[in-house]
Amino acid sequence: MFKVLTRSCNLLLAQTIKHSTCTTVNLYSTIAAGALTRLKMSEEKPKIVFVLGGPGAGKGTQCAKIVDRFGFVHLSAGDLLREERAREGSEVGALIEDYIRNGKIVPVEVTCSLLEAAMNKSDKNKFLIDGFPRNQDNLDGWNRQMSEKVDFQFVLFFNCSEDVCVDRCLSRGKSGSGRSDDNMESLKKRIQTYNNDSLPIIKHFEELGKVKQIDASPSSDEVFSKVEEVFVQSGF
Ligand SMILES: Nc1ncnc2c1ncn2[C@@H]1O[C@H](COP(=O)(O)OP(=O)(O)OP(=O)(O)O)[C@@H](O)[C@H]1O
Ligand SMILES: O=c1ccn([C@@H]2O[C@H](COP(=O)(O)O)[C@@H](O)[C@H]2O)c(=O)[nH]1
Repeated sequence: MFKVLTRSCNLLLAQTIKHSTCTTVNLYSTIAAGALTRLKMSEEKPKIVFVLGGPGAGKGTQCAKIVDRFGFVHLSAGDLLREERAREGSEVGALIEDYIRNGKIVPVEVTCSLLEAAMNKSDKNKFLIDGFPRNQDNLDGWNRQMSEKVDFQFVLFFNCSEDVCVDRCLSRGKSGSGRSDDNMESLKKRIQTYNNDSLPIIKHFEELGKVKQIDASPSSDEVFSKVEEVFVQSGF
């Protein structure tokens, strides 16, 4: 089943890049149908928390703790893109690498289809979507394809100074992350993209009263104690 889904997903990704919006929507509907069937079968729509913050703010670190404590499934959009980039035969691998190295944001059709396929693969009903949506294209694409199928909870926003973010990413690079974007040149671009494209999305959710902001500068255990409060107060 998963192989079939992966193959379909690959086809979708390739065609998404090549074809018109209309074709994209049709193809996307085909892949989404599997997920929709699954969602219909379950009693409740899956609960979604978006996890946002600057590069290296500690989103992945905190998500791992939330998974342990609250039983969420962690879906990192960046990890899903890196997996797709590494997958043999991927028709969008080179495109993804170019976007990642240059700190640009991959077109939403690619990211959203990977997220939906990952949700569909899981039998759990609570998802942390880490590092997405990070621009208006992401948000619009998500709203078109997914917003009706999920029960959006809130944005968990890890606020962190640029200097701390840069230090953390450079240390991660030095400790052998193997990431092609944990270097100063890519980081400058990632931070620029974050300031120009991602902060307005966080502001949008803030205006809707949907942001839970956490200071991400202290130690990861201190940060998690605040995160824990947020989730408990939100009924998890
Ligand atoms: N509170 C913290 N204090 C010190 N170091 C931290 C803290 N949280 C995370 N780190 C470290 O900083 C680095 C980046 O953390 P992490 O990968 O969780 O960030 P991220 O926000 O997911 O990054 P990216 O957006 O680049 O994927 C890691 O090496 C991690 O161990
Ligand atoms: O929704 C997304 C998420 C990520 N990207 C690209 O991946 C890198 C790395 O993301 P991390 O969250 O830091 O792992 C990011 O700079 C983007 O280039 C994306 O395009 N869309």
